[in-house]
Amino acid sequence: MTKQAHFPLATAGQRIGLLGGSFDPPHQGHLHISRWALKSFGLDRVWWMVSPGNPLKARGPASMGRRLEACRALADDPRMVVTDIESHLGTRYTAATLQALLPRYRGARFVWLMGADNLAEFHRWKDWDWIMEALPIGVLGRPGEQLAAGCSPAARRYRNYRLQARRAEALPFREAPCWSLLTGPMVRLSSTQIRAQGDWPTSAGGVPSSGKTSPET
Ligand SMILES: Nc1ncnc2c1ncn2[C@@H]1O[C@H](COP(=O)(O)OP(=O)(O)OP(=O)(O)O)[C@@H](O)[C@H]1O
Ligand SMILES: O=C(O)c1ccc[n+]([C@@H]2O[C@H](COP(=O)([O-])O)[C@@H](O)[C@H]2O)c1
Repeated sequence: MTKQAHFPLATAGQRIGLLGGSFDPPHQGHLHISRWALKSFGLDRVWWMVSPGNPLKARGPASMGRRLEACRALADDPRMVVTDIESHLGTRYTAATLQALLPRYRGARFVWLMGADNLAEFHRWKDWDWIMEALPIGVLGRPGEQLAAGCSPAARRYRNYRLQARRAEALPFREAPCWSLLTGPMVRLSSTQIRAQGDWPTSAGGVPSSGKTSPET
């Protein structure tokens, strides 16, 4: 297998949402926001970009192999593509990932995707304002996080570049900076919760849980 094979294919003009995440483990919340983003932002693909390790999280995640396997088992839609692209790029900070990734896929229209909790903390990311200006950002609602996200330093600094949710489908075509925060049915589930339930064993050979739950409004 050539090194290139680690990088998903993209056709010219394809609208691709990049969902970076620890996925430790992946769960129904990830599936829910991926479907939501595909529909609301009119995306062709959502790439689940499994992180080697969130630079802001002290705790190291489960092995990449285990997380990739669990993501592939859960992501049941062919439009969702699971990738360990950051391991192959040798990047961990999102800005560095994008600096390496965007020039490789000049014809594609990328949108960075994240839950509302991440927008609330976005100003703590390395070179976050560069990211804001590099590509459009689609933010998916998360229970209890909407207010913090809407009032966050990033939201306030870029308030003039906010795209109203009813125009969300235009996001992939907009020049950055441009961001949109969606509200709607949400899933109250996190990897932390699943780990606390002991459903994500750290010993080899364990069976990951998909953490099934239903959307709430
Ligand atoms: N239930 C959810 N609703 C909305 N966004 C979510 C949800 N779960 C995860 N996300 C988003 O998906 C991305 C990856 O999240 P991550 O893999 O860290 O899951 P998590 O449940 O937040 O994990 P942890 O509890 O370990 O912090 C982040 O942008 C996060 O905001
Ligand atoms: O670049 C940063 O400084 C940075 C800080 C925190 C999180 N991130 C990225 O945000 C994504 C979501 O992380 P997580 O752990 O909340 O799933 C994942 O791709 C991380 O690498 C990136």
